[in-house]
Amino acid sequence: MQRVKNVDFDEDELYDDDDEYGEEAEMYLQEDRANFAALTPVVRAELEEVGLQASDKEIQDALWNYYWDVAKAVTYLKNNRTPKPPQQTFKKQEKPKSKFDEAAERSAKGLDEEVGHVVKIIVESPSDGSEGTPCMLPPRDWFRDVPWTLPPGTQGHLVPAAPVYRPRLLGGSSKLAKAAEERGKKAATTSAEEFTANGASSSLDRPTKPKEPKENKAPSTVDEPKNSPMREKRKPTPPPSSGLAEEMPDLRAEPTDFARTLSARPTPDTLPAAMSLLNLLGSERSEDPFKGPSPDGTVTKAQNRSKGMTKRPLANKTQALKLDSAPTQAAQPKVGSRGLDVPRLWAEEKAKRKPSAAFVVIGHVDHGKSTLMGRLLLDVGAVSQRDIDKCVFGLASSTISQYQKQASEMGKASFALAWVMDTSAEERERGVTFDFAQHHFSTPKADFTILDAPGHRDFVPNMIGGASMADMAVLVVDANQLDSGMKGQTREHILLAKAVGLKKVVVAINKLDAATPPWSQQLFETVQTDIKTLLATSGFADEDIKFIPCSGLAGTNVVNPPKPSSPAAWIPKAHFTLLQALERSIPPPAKPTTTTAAQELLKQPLRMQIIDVFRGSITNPLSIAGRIASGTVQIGDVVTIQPSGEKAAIKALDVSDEPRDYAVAGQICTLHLSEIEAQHLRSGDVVCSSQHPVRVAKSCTVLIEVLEALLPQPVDVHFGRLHVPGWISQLVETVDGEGEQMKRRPRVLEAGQRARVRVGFEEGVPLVVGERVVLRNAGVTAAYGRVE
Ligand SMILES: Nc1nc2c(ncn2[C@@H]2O[C@H](COP(=O)(O)OP(=O)(O)OP(=O)(O)O)[C@@H](O)[C@H]2O)c(=O)[nH]1
Repeated sequence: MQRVKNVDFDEDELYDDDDEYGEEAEMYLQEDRANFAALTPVVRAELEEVGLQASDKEIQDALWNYYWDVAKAVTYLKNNRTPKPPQQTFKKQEKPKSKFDEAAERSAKGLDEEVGHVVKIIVESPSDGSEGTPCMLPPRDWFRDVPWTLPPGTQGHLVPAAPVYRPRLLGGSSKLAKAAEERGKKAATTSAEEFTANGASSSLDRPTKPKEPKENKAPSTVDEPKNSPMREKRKPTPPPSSGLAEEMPDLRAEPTDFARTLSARPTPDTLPAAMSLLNLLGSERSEDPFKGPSPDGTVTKAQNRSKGMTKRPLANKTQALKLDSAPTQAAQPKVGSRGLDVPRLWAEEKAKRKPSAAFVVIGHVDHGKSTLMGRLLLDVGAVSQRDIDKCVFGLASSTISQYQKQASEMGKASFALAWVMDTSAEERERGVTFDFAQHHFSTPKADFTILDAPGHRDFVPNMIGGASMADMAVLVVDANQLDSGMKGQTREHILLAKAVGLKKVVVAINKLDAATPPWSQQLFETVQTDIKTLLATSGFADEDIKFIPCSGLAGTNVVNPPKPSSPAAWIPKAHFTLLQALERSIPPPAKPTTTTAAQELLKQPLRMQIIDVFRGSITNPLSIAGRIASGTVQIGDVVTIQPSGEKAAIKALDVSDEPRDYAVAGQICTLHLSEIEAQHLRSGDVVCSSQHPVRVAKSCTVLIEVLEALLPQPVDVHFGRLHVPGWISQLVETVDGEGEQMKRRPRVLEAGQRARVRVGFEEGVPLVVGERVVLRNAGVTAAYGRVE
């Protein structure tokens, strides 16, 4: 098959043999096969209309690579078959011959007639096209009449350069390859827009606008005056003579105070005395040369003021250097604090509250996590069927032909439930979750927050961010694809769930509707045994695990148990529905008389890692979301953001999308901020109490469980949502189960060992003792532990 585009090759082929997409290529899903069966005749019919033929394989390749998009597949195949017009060759523009060229030509043709050391050359090129007058010249005069400014006919000119070739992703067979390409384009557009928006480009454009770009300009046709004066050659700089230095005035500036302080040379009497170190650090010396802003500083400050921004890291470092710098002025909240006694209120309202929990949905890519959560939200009534239909038909509304419309519906309809969770256009287009999504729902028994994590290995950092906010995990396993999951993210996600401290797991053995035979109890039991072993080796206790057979797409045993007449009738006899399992996994509420660890947490200083920074609404243009790790927060509080040290005021706050007056440890909340600029807030920063701000450190000691052999080496360090490059600077010791030293300064750490290591970071990181840490290396989780 002759290909216009190499659809067989893309960057995924650079992955290992056991790469999930490699395997997928071998085993199409039942749904894929159904799509092939339905769409192949459609594509063939379109091709036959224009008298073209293609084999089933070619059509299916095209459909696969264009995600069932009939129109794109047809266009691809048409292009592939239509003979290409002969490539346009640009006729090289005839360059007017120079006198040298003409002479060389004639010499080559043997026209030149050597007479002793005199050669006949053409010195004039008359405009009438007639041959110039031959004349005899001695060789030393050959170039006599060639002026510095060459006549127009012989001038060189710049021609537009050929566009720079940028390697692009080939084909379109990989979801990620396409996504990466899209992201690249989007980033380019955004940065271009930002560049224009902040005025940088406009200010650069202004002086150049009226001018035509020189490179694109054709050589001037207007003849320059023939006898244009020869440009005078610049005289060479005369060599320095020994006596000249004394005659010349000394143009050098006097050394600054700073330079003189550092210099060992004695200070001339005429100059002010050198500064002492105290002066440099800002004493009361009146003629302090560093007093007041520098000219550059004044300009930058004015520019930033006009844009309403200040540069955070610089401001911070400068403040740290200034010994006499005043403490950062506290943000003055427009909404005053009501001074609520939050721990007391929380305890009083306990009786009115339902139990609540946040669960992270984990598992290998495409095992049906988002679809299952979409189904759960639909069946508990948190979203309507109308909303879900809107997702599908909204997509198909702009389709051109009837075939296209059908294809879009067929190709995307199965993703409609997943779209409840995958809200970004890119995720919907690719059918892959990139970042974790949050949704709240309530049942008569409990309040839940779903954190739907991405399954693909490239998005593991986002999965860690989601898992670190959860109370428990829902592991989704495609019963028909157990092996791919075991090799891939089913295994890694289980380890990470353990690493971030989750104890309870509900395992949803999914897609049993697509099993052979459908709802095979035997298949369910085989998968259950394998997953149980994996969870046990990762340290999960048997009593903390619940197994649920289900189908998210069919909606069987998610909220509603199967009907007694269905092939899944064996389920209700031995298993809960997914919803029942979730409700039973929430820890029971403590007795009002006992002081729980959760209540103790409320009395500690506020700590909340920022998971997301966004524009909440017109009235709340700057909002952050996260889970409160300790302490409480209420409207009107002034909090500190670390590592920037900036202060912000809490203007309003929401818990489970409901406006509240306060929020406490354990709750996932949205804080609407004022008195702070967006650039001082990043995902991974920590919101903390202004009285007890969290420490910012460049290294820490971590007690780790080793999963992969480790040396002192670079590692990616994950603290929940924060992900920073770092390195293991020292293997301090290996320890036993009690944390007691076994071996001091080991040379290498092996999988299965516990050890204490020093970890360093390039930038200061807000650290809390006891915080969970994950160390990854080359995309693999190498260790996890806690900050000591
Ligand atoms: N037959 C069948 N197909 C399902 C079921 N659940 C999901 N699918 C299909 O599996 C594909 C992947 O579903 P998603 O929900 O996007 O999978 P995911 O695990 O969320 O994928 P990522 O978020 O990208 O990791 C879609 O085509 C779904 O329609 C199910 O219960 N039965």
